[in-house]
Amino acid sequence: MAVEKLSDSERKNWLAALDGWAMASDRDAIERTFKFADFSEAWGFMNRVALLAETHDHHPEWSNVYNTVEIALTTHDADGLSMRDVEMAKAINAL
Ligand SMILES: C[C@H](O)[C@H](O)[C@H]1CNC2=NC(N)=NC(=O)C2=N1
Repeated sequence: MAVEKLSDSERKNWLAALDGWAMASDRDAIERTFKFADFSEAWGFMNRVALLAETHDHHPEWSNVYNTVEIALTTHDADGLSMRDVEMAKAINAL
């Protein structure tokens, strides 16, 4: 379903309020890296994010190496950053 991309001022304001998230250097997405004590904790976090993604119907692009989880949020239906990414980033931060 089509959804609006965030305007320049919207993304600037929202990003300032999203602890730890930054614009990707190479595309219209926000990124954050999460570090955990070990793989088990990283995987536990990924499980919780996966459940969030399903309830939000908004899915991360991510990678995991041992205790590190890198997440990129962008809206495929908007071909860029939308409010859905902001809501998802807020929900992830609240875990
Ligand atoms: C049909 C389904 O609702 C859509 O494909 C949803 C699923 N998850 C999604 N996730 C992300 N990141 N962007 C989308 O546009 C998107 N669209």
